Amino acid sequence: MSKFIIVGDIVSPTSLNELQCYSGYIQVENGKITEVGTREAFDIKQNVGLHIDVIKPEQFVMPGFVDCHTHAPQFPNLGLGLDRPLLEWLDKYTFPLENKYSDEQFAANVYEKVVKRLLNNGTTTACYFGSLHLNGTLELVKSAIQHNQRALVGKVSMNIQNNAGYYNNTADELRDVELFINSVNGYQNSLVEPIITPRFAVSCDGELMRGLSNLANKYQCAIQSHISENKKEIEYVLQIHSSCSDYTDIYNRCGILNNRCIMAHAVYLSDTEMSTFARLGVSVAHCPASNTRLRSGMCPVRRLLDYNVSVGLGTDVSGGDSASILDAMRRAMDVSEHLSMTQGVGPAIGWKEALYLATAGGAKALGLQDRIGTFEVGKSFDALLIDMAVPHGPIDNYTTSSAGTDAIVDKVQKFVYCGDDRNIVQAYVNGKQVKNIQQSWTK
Ligand SMILES: O=c1[nH]c(=O)c2nc[nH]c2[nH]1
Ligand SMILES: [Zn+2]
Repeated sequence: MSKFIIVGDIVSPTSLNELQCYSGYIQVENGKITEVGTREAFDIKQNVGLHIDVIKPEQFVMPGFVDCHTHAPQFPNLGLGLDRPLLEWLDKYTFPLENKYSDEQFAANVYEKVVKRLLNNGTTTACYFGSLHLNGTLELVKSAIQHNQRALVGKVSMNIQNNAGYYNNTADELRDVELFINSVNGYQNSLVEPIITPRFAVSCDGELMRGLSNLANKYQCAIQSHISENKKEIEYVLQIHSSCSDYTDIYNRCGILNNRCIMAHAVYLSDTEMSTFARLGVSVAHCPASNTRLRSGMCPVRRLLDYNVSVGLGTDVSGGDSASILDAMRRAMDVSEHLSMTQGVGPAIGWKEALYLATAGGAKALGLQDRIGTFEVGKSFDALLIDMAVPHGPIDNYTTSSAGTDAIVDKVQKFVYCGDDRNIVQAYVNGKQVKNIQQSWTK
């Protein structure tokens, strides 16, 4: 495999409070970062046998985006059907669409577009909900493998009846999930792994969730679900699980909550629930676009962070109306700002914090912090090359400095607030190029 060095402006959010920006180099061998250093160190080092890429002053390299929560089968509804609250929206638009993925060809066609769309948006790692269907969801696995995207893929589990007839009986469901895990592991692809995916406590009973927890333990899989997104949902699950003290208690009693569990939304968690999340190491996928579009509420991310809960960002298509983590960063900042202005939940998260949540924070939330998220020796090179001066791009250059470009930190800030997929000229996963702007990505 290739060995190369990228030289130029490097950006790496290492914690909520620290954004590294420097002129330097990253050396990559067989997909892994083998050296990182300053520009001065590069100028005096021996580089025999290495391909050297010196990037332009208007460019910088940053870690790839991590989408901690999205629904691949819902992409055909992206931008549609946002006129109902959660439970009605699921019944009217979402379950009928997801039910179509019994057709494997339909699934393959959609998932090909989904994976390409996300890579084009700079999402080098995605944590996907598939559908109820074993073979349909394996098409998503195949698409991620084919296009070299890092992914956690979940076959959705549901055993409670709904109007669309979109559910499974418990025994068949547990058998299918185990088959799914074995099939994904059978591909022996280091980038894609299965994730256990009970949809939420409205769609799964305790017996199914306990069975899924056993499978997660048996195969050492991560788990994902939804929690406390919408007030009616919370009311309903507490009614059917009347012996449980709160929503978190329902999942906890079924053995779902642990340090490889990521829960989407968490809009209405109590202080007790937040401290339980922190104590058990449960992460949250914050999905501001869908929380707004489905009128679910505003997630107090600052409070979760103050409780030391790991948080990443999710696009949550198609409750969310955008497949872009850049967009999710801005929506997260907006929601946080509104909470700060109206309810004193602050300070609002700033752009550097949003960038951390979109990269290293997301990696940590998915339990991938040893592999991706920052540029450190030993990690995989999952990265984006950002160009602030693309033709017909969204950002104009007004800089009058002798260098002709903004300071590194100003380039990054402008990209966070004003950039789009046109500025993401290249993307890499494990050292392999998965986007090159010269190619046409949308057929
Ligand atoms: O935003 C959401 N999208 C979904 O598909 C879903 N299922 C349960 N809860 C959900 N919330
Ligand atoms: Zn969701």
